[in-house]
Amino acid sequence: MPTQAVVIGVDSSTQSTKAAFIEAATGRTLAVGRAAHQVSGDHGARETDPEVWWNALREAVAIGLRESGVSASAVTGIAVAGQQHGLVVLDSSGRPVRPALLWNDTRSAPQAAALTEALGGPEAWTARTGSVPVASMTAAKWQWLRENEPRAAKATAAVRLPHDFLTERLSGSAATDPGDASGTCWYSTATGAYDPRLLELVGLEADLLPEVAETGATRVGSLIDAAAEDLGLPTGIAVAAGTGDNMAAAVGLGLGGAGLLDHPALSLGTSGTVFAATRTRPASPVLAGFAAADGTYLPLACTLNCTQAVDRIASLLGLSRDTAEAGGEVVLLPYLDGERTPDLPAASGLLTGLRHTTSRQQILGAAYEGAVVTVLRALDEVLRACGTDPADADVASRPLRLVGGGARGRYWVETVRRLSGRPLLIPESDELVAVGAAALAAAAASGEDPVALASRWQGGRAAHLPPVKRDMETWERVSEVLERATPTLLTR
Ligand SMILES: Nc1ncnc2c1ncn2[C@@H]1O[C@H](COP(=O)(O)OP(=O)(O)O)[C@@H](O)[C@H]1O
Ligand SMILES: O=C(CO)[C@@H](O)[C@H](O)COP(=O)(O)O
Repeated sequence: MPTQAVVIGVDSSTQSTKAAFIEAATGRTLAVGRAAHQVSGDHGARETDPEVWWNALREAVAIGLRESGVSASAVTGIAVAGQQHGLVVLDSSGRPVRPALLWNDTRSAPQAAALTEALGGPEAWTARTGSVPVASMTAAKWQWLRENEPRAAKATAAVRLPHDFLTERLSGSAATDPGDASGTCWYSTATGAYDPRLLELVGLEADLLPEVAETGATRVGSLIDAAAEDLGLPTGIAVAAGTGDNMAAAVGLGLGGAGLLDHPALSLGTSGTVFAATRTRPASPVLAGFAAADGTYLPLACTLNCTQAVDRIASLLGLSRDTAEAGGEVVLLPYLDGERTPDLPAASGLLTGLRHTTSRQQILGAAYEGAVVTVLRALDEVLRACGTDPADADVASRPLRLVGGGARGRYWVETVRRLSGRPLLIPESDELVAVGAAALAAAAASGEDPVALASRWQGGRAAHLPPVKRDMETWERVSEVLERATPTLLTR
């Protein structure tokens, strides 16, 4: 049984909570507890009761404790990395006023457009916050709540992001970090503080918001009695500020601001994200110019439809996910949730190119292709906005790091490989977000730098897949359908 200090890294993502128990000295994963979430809503709505996340965290920690065989007294710290952007509204006793509006809830698209306009257009927003309001951003969700549920907005005594909500339950401290705060569109990556002009624009009092800690590894408090009792952990262990899930994945990979642009990461989860940590502050309307958890930056682009959308299509077709075949003439844009990149919140899925000879397996393959081309086009935009030409032979031959649940899927890996033509790095760890959160917890407990720590843990250790010839024919077919269909996809 391990007697070494152990830290817990929590990934509270859209579909589930994972709690990774990591030996602080070596980075060895002792166990990962998992518990699923319910997401409800249709026609653009996506909501989860924050209490579901707390209960899932309790369950995941209990499983992790049991499966690792670790004595609770060995645990020295905990940190949460959460799905970004969600709007959590609490009453004066810290209870949710209503379920959280999640990052993939697109009902706030009209509010996002109105906010963009109100400040003078996209550039005015990127200059201040690094990002332009789209439906995902917290500011657009708060505006939606004010306009559609004014009583709930009025009853709100505290506004939190998903990971802040959990951190506060753990530590009693109202705290967030620059990474997750940068996804609100009311935090300025230029000043490193909430932007009073933007708070005024959305009618939000600054004292409803959590304090922004210096980094995600800042110790914001200690585990309070009530949480310790709920989780079966010792009172007083370190609680780090934590961060957004994508920021934590960057930490887990052991990649600080230098060099990640050479090795961009692609996360295949409910969302498809591409990100590349930099030391220069990104400010381009085509990407989300987030802060990273460690004081650097994380230019990122995010699609709404990745693994969950493709799984849904597989189940509609009555197929298991690995039975797909190349789509051939079929093109399927799996925009079941609307889309964020490109910004088509009202879009729905689009299928074209069917023949008498088309098989279900090809339709499923086309869904993978549609999701992958969409996220790789987003990667090209991020690279261009960071001053790198994606068509440059040297850039195009650099490896992509695949993370998220889809990186475990044979057909996802094959499709990304075929449509990118790049070498791939598949990290050995299945749970890099949770590992990144664990590094933040260990850093909060010991004072070490979290990225250096995760590098020492070798979080980025990965299998290397050499490139295959890029399938430009499919790339161009999907891209052409997307471009031609855009006017139709702009409306419901
Ligand atoms: N072995 C696998 N093959 C293909 N896909 C997988 C596999 N395991 C998990 N997934 C996919 O991973 C997704 C969950 O990934 P995850 O990164 O945890 O998502 P999220 O962070 O959005 O909750 C599921 O939608 C599922 O489709
Ligand atoms: O909105 C974004 C990034 O801006 C998403 O990436 C969310 O952070 C949710 O992530 P997953 O649950 O798909 O990991």
